[in-house]
Amino acid sequence: MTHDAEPRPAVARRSQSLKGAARVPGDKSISHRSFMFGGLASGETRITGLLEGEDVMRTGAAMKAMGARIEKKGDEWIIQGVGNGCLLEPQAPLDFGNAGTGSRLTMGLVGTYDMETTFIGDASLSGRPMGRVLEPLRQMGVQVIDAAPGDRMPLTLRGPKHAAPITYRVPMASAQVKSAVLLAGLNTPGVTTVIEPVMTRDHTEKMLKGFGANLNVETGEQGVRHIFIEGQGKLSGQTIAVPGDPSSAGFPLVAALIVPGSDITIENVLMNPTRTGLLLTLQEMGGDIEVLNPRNAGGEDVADLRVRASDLKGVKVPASRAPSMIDEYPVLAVAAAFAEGETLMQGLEELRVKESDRLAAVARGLEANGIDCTEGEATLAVRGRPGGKGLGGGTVKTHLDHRIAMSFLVLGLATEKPVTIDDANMIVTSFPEFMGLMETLGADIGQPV
Ligand SMILES: O=C(O)C1=C[C@@H](OP(=O)(O)O)[C@@H](O)[C@H](O)C1
Ligand SMILES: C=C(OP(=O)(O)O)C(=O)O
Repeated sequence: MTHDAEPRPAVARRSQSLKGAARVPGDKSISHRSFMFGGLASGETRITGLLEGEDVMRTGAAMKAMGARIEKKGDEWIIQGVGNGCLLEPQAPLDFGNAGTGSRLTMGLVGTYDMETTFIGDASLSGRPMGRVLEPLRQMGVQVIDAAPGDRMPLTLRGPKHAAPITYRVPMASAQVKSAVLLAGLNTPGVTTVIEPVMTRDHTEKMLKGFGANLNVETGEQGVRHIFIEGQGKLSGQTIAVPGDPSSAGFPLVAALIVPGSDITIENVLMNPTRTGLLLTLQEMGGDIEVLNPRNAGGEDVADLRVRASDLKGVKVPASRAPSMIDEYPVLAVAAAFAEGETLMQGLEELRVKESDRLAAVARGLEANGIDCTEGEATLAVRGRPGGKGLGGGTVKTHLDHRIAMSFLVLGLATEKPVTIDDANMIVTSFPEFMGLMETLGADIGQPV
């Protein structure tokens, strides 16, 4: 998709009960890292189950521009990596489209190389703060030779002849910042240390170890993690099966809870404990979600989720849970709109710097559809109306944000009146199969008339 594609509105209408089984696409975080680490490691990496969303494809294109060979054969992606320390200077700016993860992790990956790399993206990505990654990179000797005001993209990095290892305490709960520093450490002599006061998704640590990096984690008092990575070691190609994305699973999951009579199964969902906050919260709200066939696949826990329509009640979601469900708050707010009583979500400051200001975008979208809510600085309170009577009828501004788009389409499946979103284009960044999958389950989503 080009950055200036015409907006494509969509509408969701109250649906019959959702039924059937479905598989959501591969996890986005693991897919980005599979392309990155496979492109960097020596030898061949083979990937199945990769998310072929636009964000991930941009990461693949960036790795190709820096020397990796990437092709698809049948269901498998096959990568010939360059070898750690051997990325080539890209001949043109790297365009990351809408992807925070792709751009921030790649800044870490290439920042310490003695070469120039320019990062560009769409209007949403160009508005997001990059200083959180540039700050530790500067400490390692990386020069930011050009950037838009406020350390934003477009920006150009120039690495030093020899990067300096650092010890860096991540100041906000961010797996992207943690990962960027660890990846910069890969091309730096000595040991780079990341201190993570609040644990975030650990895919970088687990996968780098799998690729052969010398990486160790010590967990101290109150769960503070010290992650040590020794630079300039060898990484070797791996075989990876990417499990289903729990963030994408959140959409059919909430839809089945709120559409009366529904009974669906979502298969092969990643159950890494750093990603299961939504599941836990929905279960606390009274959601009938059965975890079936729990198993281990390629080093990650996965399971099938059977979900039946449920009477939900409001709960208080503690701030400490935010890292394990950070991308799921928009769809949780939709579930809360049908719950008895108030749902209070706390610790939401990071939602302000996602593809949109998600806290504001969710609050405005709920209000436009008659749902009573209060937006605080870092909190959202939603007072639900079980049955959805009188709700809906609004048009939601999506602000180039895929999760806002999908969440509000889910809302419209159970409100009395239809819900329209101003643009469905961005859904392809993380869940290209969304419309088809929801339709297969029985959801009524289409073009506005
Ligand atoms: O590391 C990752 O793969 C991600 C980390 C999170 O971002 P932050 O690090 O900004 O919290 C999350 O919102 C994003 O969708 C994916
Ligand atoms: C925040 C998200 O992604 P990113 O930061 O990679 O753009 C998301 O997918 O919800």
